[in-house]
Amino acid sequence: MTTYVLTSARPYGGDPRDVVLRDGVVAGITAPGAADTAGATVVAAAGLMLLPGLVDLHTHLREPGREDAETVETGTRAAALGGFTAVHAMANTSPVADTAGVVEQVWRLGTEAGWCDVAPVGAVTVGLQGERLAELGAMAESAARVRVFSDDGHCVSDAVLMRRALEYVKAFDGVIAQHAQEPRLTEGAQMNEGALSGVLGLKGWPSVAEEAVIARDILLNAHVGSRLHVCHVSTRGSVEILRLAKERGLDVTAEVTPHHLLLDEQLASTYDPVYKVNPPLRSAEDVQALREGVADGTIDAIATDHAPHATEDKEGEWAYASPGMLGLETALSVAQLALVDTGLLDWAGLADRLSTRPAQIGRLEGHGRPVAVGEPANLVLVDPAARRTVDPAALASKSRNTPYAGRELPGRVVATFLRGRATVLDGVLA
Ligand SMILES: NC(=O)N[C@@H](CC(=O)O)C(=O)O
Ligand SMILES: [Zn+2]
Ligand SMILES: [Zn+2]
Repeated sequence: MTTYVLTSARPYGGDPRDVVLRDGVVAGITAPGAADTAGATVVAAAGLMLLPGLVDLHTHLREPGREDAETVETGTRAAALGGFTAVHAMANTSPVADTAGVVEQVWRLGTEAGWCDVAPVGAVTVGLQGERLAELGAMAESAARVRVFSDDGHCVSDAVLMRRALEYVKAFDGVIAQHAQEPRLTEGAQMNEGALSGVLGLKGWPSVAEEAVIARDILLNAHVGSRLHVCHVSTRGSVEILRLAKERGLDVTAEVTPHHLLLDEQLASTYDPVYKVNPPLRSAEDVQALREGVADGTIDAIATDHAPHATEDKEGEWAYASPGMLGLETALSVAQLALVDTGLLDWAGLADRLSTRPAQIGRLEGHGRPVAVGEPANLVLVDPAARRTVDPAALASKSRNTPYAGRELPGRVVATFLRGRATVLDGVLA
């Protein structure tokens, strides 16, 4: 196996160091110029940030069932190019990942592809129908070792089922990741509810439909003493509820997507369905509150909600388009733009929200570990000074529904290492 020496890299944006990767681990960290490069492949890393490999809590890989939109192979290529060394694959596939058989299939496809680790998410309820619990225990005990369970795309809105799910996963230290959306308050909803939805004539998705479920779940979870995670929070009110819960020491974690940290509802006025997503893009005030929530740690993780859709599902009239946007290949750039370049977070903070904490929430061993000698060499090298214009046709994802087409974004993933093996080098798949 190749030994790599990353010369003059800046771990967490700190002082330059030479970092040696050998036999799958970080074998040495020395002053610049002090590492032995004999027989090693040298990666010139002056000016580059070295971070733990990114971990996504929320990726849609679409396999099985919608291989025309994405496969485990194409989605994990996109993940590696985005700097990820592990992704959680959501359960809303066809068939739904609600049995040990399906989660093992997805896990195996990930292992065979080899671009990053794939941790399948198990469905909470059979067929995402919200009626009876799926075989959570069997999925936890399977080869896929599922720890995150979610009906994502659907809300577990039945309080009794939600309570049972929270109780059930305690046995194996699992977590319920809730797609917080009160279904009765969002029937036919198309965009954020507010003055603009009235002007555009699109049915509104009110903030309270998210916030009411989060508040209920926090209370339910406190009652049963389990682990609750909230998917893609999108409103100022959600941040305030989470902040209050954390002040009270309650065991709840939350994620926000890169797009909710950068884009706002004004984009709906284009009627271009590339901006249609669930939860919807919110107000500029919500965007600011979400950024502050990440900065002060109220929001634990940035998760992509990478949601590839085939062209025929994403083009045409807004009301009929599927919600969702690509995220894996632009997440780090968007996070840099929204949080680092604005001075809200430093690179160490970004590594915490994009790697350390998501790995902890998902209980992924070997990921989100410190950049330190003896640790698994799951790493990403980023050039923060680079700029690039997003070209949908150049993405590794099988789908093209990026909201950043033609936009210039800061930062570029130069290299990604999975247990010491380069999956990306010089910005291309290795
Ligand atoms: N985010 C989306 O708009 N869509 C997701 C489902 C989801 O995350 O709720 C999808 O599966 O396409
Ligand atoms: Zn969702
Ligand atoms: Zn999702």
